[in-house]
Amino acid sequence: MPPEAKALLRTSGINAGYGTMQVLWGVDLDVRAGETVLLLGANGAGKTTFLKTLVGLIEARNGSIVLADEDVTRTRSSDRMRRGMTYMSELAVFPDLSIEENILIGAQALGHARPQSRLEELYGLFPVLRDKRRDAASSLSGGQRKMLGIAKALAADPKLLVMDEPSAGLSPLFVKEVLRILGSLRERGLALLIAEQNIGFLEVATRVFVLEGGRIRFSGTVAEMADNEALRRAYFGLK
Ligand SMILES: Nc1ncnc2c1ncn2[C@@H]1O[C@H](COP(=O)(O)OP(=O)(O)OP(=O)(O)O)[C@@H](O)[C@H]1O
Repeated sequence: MPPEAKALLRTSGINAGYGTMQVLWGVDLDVRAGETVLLLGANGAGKTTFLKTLVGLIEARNGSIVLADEDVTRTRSSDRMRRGMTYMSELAVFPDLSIEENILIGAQALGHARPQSRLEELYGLFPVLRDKRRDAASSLSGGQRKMLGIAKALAADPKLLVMDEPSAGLSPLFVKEVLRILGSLRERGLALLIAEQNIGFLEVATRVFVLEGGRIRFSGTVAEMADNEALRRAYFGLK
């Protein structure tokens, strides 16, 4: 993708925090249409705080967030969702409803024109959810619930899916399955922004941002990251 390609999402100089504690310091990040961007950083680096600021769950103290050419810095979370940015969270799953009801809620939230056909598409991507579609979401395993969280977020047909540590708590086999699904979403042209500590996700990334102490320490392609000796040592454990 040419570097001058237009950004779907661009943040400039984002400062955010909790009470008197500032966590993010001037974070600049961009995601182009159809791109998979990985946000790497150690525990406490500020990844979750950044993603929540992005989707409107935490208010930015300074800076701007532009989504599809609109400044959304001061808009509600639901407005950002209508503009095509969805936050994946397995916490958004309703445990007492069936798997199918959960997905349909995700589709209807944004008035999807053909929720039934969207459902079939999603079952194609997540066969395990089709098999269990009439069961309560509470009967799913942790990994399957994560799949349902992704399916529910996708039901709204976003342009950009924002995910916070999709690998957390998953067995290596499930991590592989999540990577397979993300790869096929990428092929369908969906842009992804993924905060992770698991460098296995570099496999699906086009570009990487590294957050340290609430500041962007590096941004570039995966190959550029591998060329950086300090990052190679920190993230790949190599000399
Ligand atoms: N609700 C909160 N109130 C006060 N401080 C918070 C809150 N949430 C996070 N923090 C602090 O903000 C800093 C950044 O946390 P954040 O969760 O954004 O990091 P992270 O990179 O996502 O880490 P992890 O990988 O462990 O989830 C940490 O010092 C954390 O203690």
